Amino acid sequence: MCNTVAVTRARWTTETTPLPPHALAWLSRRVGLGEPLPEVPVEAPAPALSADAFTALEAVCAVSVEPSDRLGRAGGLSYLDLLRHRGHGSLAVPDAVVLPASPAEVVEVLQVCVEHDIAVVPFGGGTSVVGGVEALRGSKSAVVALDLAGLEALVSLDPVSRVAVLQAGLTGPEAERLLGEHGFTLGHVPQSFERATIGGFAATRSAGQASSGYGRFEDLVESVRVATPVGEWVVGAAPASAAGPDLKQLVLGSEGLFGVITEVSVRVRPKPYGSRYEGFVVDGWEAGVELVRTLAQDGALADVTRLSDVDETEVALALAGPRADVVRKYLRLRGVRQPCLVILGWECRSRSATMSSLSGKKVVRLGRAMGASWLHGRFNGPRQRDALLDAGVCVETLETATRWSGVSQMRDAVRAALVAELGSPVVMCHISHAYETGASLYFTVLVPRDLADPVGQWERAKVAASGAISRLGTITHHHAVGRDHLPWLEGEIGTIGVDVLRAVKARLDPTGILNPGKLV
Ligand SMILES: Cc1cc2nc3c(=O)[nH]c(=O)nc-3n(C[C@H](O)[C@H](O)[C@H](O)COP(=O)(O)OP(=O)(O)OC[C@H]3O[C@@H](n4cnc5c(N)ncnc54)[C@H](O)[C@@H]3O)c2cc1C
Repeated sequence: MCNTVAVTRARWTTETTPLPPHALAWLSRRVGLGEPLPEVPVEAPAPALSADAFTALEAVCAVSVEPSDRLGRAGGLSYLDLLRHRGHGSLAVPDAVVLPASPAEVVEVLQVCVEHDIAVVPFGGGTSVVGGVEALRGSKSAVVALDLAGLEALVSLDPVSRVAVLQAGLTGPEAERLLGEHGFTLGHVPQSFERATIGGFAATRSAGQASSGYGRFEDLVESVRVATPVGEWVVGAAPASAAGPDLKQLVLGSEGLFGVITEVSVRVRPKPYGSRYEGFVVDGWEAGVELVRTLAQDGALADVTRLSDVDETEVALALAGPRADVVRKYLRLRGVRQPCLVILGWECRSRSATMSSLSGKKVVRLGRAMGASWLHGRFNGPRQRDALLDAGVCVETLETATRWSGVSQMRDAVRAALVAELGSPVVMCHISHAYETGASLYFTVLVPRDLADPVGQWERAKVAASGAISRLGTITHHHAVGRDHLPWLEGEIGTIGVDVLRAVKARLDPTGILNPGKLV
C-alpha cells in the first residue's frame, strides 16, 4: 500500500452531497434529467513493470502495484475521466505508483526510469481536466505515476523578503496552513484548491479566483527546483533579472514534460486582517463586460472580480431557492431586465479604488450577504458536479481568454458551437480573470446525458467548441494543454513554437520518459 491517502477518482469526495429538491426540480424543468448511468466496475490490468524495475524503484522509495493505488492515479477529473472511472470509455492505468519523499529521491527515480525505459507521469493532486495525468506509456513498455504527496514541507520562509520555499506535493490548504502559522498567505485559490498542489499549479500556470489581486501562479514564482532525467536544475535566483530569457517560464506550464518540479520559491503576502465580498447586478452582459473592462483599465479591479452572464445568474438564483424570489422582485423594481451578477471581493486590494471607479455606473448593489454566499459556496462546484452526474446530466466546463473587443463574439461563438452539437444545452458563461487588454471566459455546460453514447456526446461537443475557441482566442487560459487541447496548440504557437518545445524536451529528457502524449 502507498504511504499516502487513498486518492478518489470517480468522485470529488467520497460522500456525495445530494442536490436539494428545488435544484432538482429546476434541473428537470430547464435541463431535463437523463437516466442514471449504470456504473460498470473498473479493474486494473496486471502491472507491466518488470521485477528488475520494481526492485530498482523500491530501492529508492515506496512503490505500490496495488490495483486501488494505481486506479487512484489513473487520469484526472474531467467529465470524461469521471465517465471512465464509472466504466465508460477506456482507462489508462499506471503500472505502479512511486512515492519519493525528497527532491533527491525524485532525481533517483528518474534515473531508474531512464535505465529501465519506463514512462513517468508526474502526479500532484490529479485534478487535471485536460488529460494531463493520463497514464500514457508512449513507446515505453511500462508507465509509473510519480506521486509528489511525500514532498510536503515548507522548506524555508524569508519574512523580510516575503519569499517562501514550498515543496511541490503540498496541497493548497496545507500550504496555506503552514504559511498561516507565520502570518503569511499565498492567496492562490483556484476552485480545485482543496486537492491541487503547488507543483501542479506551477506545471499548469494555474489561475486562482483572486488572480486580479494576487496574480496568476506564475506571477508568484521566483524560482523552481526541477528534477530532470539529465540532473537537477534550479531556475530563477533573484526578484528580477535580465540574464537572458526567463528560463523559469520554460518550466512553468511545462506540464511534467521537461522535469518534475520538486520545490517552488514563491512570493507571499501578510495574511489580510479581513476580507469583504459584495454582490452587484448589472443589466445585461454587454453592460457587465463594459463595467469589468473599465475596472481593469482603471487599475481598480477587486481581488476577486467575477461577472456572470444572464444564464449563469439565472442558475445561481434558481439554485439559491425561495430566497432568490425576493432578489428577483427587487431587481424588477429597479428596472433590471437582464440580471447579470457581479461578485467583487477584496483581500489585499483597495475597495475604495473599485468603488470610485463604479461611481455613476448603473449598478444595483445586493450587499454583503450575496458576496458572503458566493464565498461560502466557492468550492461547491465539484461536489455539485458529482450530484449532477448521478442525476444523469452531462456537465463540463471550457475556458479561454481573448481581447475585450472580442469577448462577446467569443461567448456567442462557443455557445453556438455547443448548441449545434448538443441540441439545447444550458450554457453558462462568466468572466473571472480580467486584464487591461482582455479577459478569460469560463463556460459551464449542462445537458441530459446521451445514455447510448455518453463519451462521444461530449467528445464531439468539445471538438466543436474548441474549434470556435481557437479561432478567437487561446485554447486555454488556465486549464493547460494536456492531451485534450494538444490538437489546437500548433495553431496557437506555430510550428516553430512546437519545435522549440521539442528541442527543450530533447535536451532535458533525451529518451522521452516524461509524460508522453501531452503538450507536444
Ligand atoms: C473542479 C475543478 C476546478 C478547477 N478549477 C481551476 C481553477 O480555478 N483554476 C485553475 O487554474 N485550474 C483549475 N482546475 C484545473 C486544475 O486543478 C489545475 O490545472 C491544477 O493546477 C492542477 O494541479 P494538480 O496538483 O492537481 O496537478 P495534476 O492534475 O496532478 O497535474 C497537472 C499537470 O501537471 C503535471 N504535474 C503535476 N505536478 C507536477 C510536478 N510537481 N512537476 C512537474 N509536473 C507536474 C502533471 O503531469 C500534469 O500534466 C480545476 C480542476 C477541477 C477538477
